Amino acid sequence: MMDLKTYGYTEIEEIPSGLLPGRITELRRERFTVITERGELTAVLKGAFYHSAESRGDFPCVGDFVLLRPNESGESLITALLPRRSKFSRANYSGHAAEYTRTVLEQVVAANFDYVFILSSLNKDFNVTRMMRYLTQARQSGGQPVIILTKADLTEDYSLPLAEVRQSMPNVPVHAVCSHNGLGLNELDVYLEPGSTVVFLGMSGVGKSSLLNALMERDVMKVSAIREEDSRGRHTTTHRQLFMLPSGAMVIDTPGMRELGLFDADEGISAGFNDVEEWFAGCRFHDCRHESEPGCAVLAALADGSLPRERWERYNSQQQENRFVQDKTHYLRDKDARNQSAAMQRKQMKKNGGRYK
Ligand SMILES: Nc1nc2c(ncn2[C@@H]2O[C@H](COP(=O)(O)OP(=O)(O)OP(=O)(O)O)[C@@H](O)[C@H]2O)c(=O)[nH]1
Ligand SMILES: [Zn+2]
Repeated sequence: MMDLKTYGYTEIEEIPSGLLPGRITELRRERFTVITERGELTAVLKGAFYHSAESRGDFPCVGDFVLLRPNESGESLITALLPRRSKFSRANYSGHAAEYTRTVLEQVVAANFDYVFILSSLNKDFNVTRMMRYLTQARQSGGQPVIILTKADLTEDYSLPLAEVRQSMPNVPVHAVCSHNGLGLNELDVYLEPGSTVVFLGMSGVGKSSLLNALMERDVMKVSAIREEDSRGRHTTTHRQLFMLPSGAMVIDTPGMRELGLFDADEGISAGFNDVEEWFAGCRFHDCRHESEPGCAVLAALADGSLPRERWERYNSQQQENRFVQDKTHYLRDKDARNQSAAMQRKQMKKNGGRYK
């Protein structure tokens, strides 16, 4: 019998009889792969999740600990989501017209990780401001941030960028590594303790896959051993989302987690609104809300037309969405729309008895 503690499980409450705790290692459409003490099981969500969940954020995701009613010969049933100690979410625009993005749904893309590795490469893309933006995201997630400077082989001397990071983010550990020649990787051992879980955050191309491979490759035998346990008989081709490293630590790598890093975090909301924000300095009260306050420079500028109303409204509507949503709006909205129409097509095809119409 496998001990779920290997997967970072800490017993929090008594498990009702007939139920089994497990950790979600993979999620495809509505189908979950859950590792339990009895091995890997395939599971679906109990209907109540769809009816009573207050938001999509209450839906289990990779890394979550759940309770399930096991069924070794078919689909097990996930009956409860156990409390999370950390999470990353993205906004999901499914089912929402562009004008209603204020009601975006939260979609959790990774849960219960201990460390957030913020990856940034030491090549020409090196950018401390961007790292600090990721740091804010990491801190909000509940995980402990660690800065990883990748591709150390590409610079002759990385002591300068290393010092720059230490000065800008004094309380955050920072390490320079090279996934190709292994330099610095042993410094990461302290985070990769058995049972601990890590997620990677960073722009596309910083070397997330390479680092994952480097950390996995130390003991390939163990990787294939994990696949052997797979009761569903899937072997090498499966793209896992929760990887067990030879060290006993885990790395969560979901498509949603990668999306978080896709966006250049340098793009802020107020960028491009300097002309609007300049007026704030003229308000009588420093905490002016620019609604009805006396001596409000914005209201005055709106009244005499020096600040076009349309411009002001645009600024406001942008402010209302949080920065996280802002950075990702267009990309995700398009993507969700595509997914949705694909899902509708499949549904339609089912209705037509397997034919496209
Ligand atoms: N020189 C050098 N190149 C590296 C290193 N790590 C990664 N690379 C290269 O950087 C490129 C991108 O690496 P990936 O590991 O695919 O980056 P990623 O972050 O997974 O990228 P996405 O899958 O797009 O998110 C590849 O060409 C790698 O060979 C390194 O340590 N040194
Ligand atoms: Zn004002």
